[in-house]
Amino acid sequence: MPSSSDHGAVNFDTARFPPLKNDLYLRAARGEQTERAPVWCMRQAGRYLSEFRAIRVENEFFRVCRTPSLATEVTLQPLRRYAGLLDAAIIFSDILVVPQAMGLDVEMVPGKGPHFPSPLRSPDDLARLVDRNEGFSVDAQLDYVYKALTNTRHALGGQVPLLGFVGAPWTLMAYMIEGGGSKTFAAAKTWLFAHRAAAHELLARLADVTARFLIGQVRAGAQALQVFESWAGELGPRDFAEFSLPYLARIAARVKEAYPGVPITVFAKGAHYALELLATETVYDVISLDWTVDPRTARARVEAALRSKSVARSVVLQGNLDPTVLFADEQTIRDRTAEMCRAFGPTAHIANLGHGMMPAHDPEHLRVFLEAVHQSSAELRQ
Ligand SMILES: Cc1c2[nH]c(c1CCC(=O)O)Cc1[nH]c(c(CCC(=O)O)c1C)Cc1[nH]c(c(CCC(=O)O)c1C)Cc1[nH]c(c(C)c1CCC(=O)O)C2
Repeated sequence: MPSSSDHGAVNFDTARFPPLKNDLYLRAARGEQTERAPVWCMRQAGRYLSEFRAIRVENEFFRVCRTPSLATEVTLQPLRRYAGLLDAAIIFSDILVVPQAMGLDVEMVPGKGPHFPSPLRSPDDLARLVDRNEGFSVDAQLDYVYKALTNTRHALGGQVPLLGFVGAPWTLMAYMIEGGGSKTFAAAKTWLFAHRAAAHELLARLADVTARFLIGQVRAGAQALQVFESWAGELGPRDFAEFSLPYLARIAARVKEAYPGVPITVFAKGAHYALELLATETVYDVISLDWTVDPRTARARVEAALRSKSVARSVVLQGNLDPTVLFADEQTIRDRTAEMCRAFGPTAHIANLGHGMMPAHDPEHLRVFLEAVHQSSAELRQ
């Protein structure tokens, strides 16, 4: 595995990366007509793959993220296993590298997920965050992600585009206050209603750091970007409009200002109510849908919203097979994938699951899904 950028200076000169051979994802994300739908999967690198578990036995989770040669290896594992079937690679990292960079400790507890030993308890704790300190630099803190991206972009050899990502402000804030996953998000939501000004301050600081981080990721080699608002569904429409949307919009606007040609996707999980706002009030090229949204309805709502607000831009939809369909038999997976492709229609679709791969998934069932997308989406276009 090439690991030339593990040590020493990183070469940020994009012209020196290998030429891209498969640009299906990039063309589709820009709204161009493609011969079939591109396909990739959230969490395509992960514990459902034995080759990933083998690396993890020897290496703690964040060590993998922080070691460019390991991050590259793990990013490439699904590309190797599903040779010719995936149309994008997503850099191996985590959304929680941003709270770490802002000064909070985060551990990945096996079988439990992320754990913050000292989460934010009250607005006074904002003083513990280092992002407003003199000399703080997002780029310096997260340079290891940039090195991983640069190294991976070289190692990919132009097979498929490389995606960078961040967690969105509300989702990161929820982790930083809850200290991990949560059933009710009572602590984080208490800030929204009882400490509203502090909540907005934190969200704004997170938007600033994540926007800078995305821009740095492009400089380091990312060819497209995705913003994960995984806990959008915990907010109703009223609070999404106040606490999520403005920050999502700000991030996309800042990235577009720096890199107008780099496609950017938003995945606001559970925010079916927000489709119109995401289409008309932000500049995300792609809106990723979870499986609770019917693709035909989503398409009609997005198109109607763009028309009624006279917004002249195209919005591509991504998604959205229920990941648990991969627990079904192969014929069911094929049937449900064909149905999904028909529901999205023959244009402006990037195929994906409605959320990430799960540790219990059979890797061969993912192959069935990928092959079915290739076949069904090509048939639709004939
Ligand atoms: C909410 C969130 C997190 N991380 C992420 C999100 C947003 C997407 C989503 O909604 O799922 C994003 C993420 N996390 C990971 C990636 C890598 C790229 C990829 O998608 O393949 C990406 C894009 C690796 C990971 N991040 C994590 C793993 C598994 C941990 C391990 O290897 O032990 C992987 C492969 C750990 C993680 N990281 C996080 C959780 C909740 C967990 C534990 C859940 C679990 O155990 O599956 C936070």
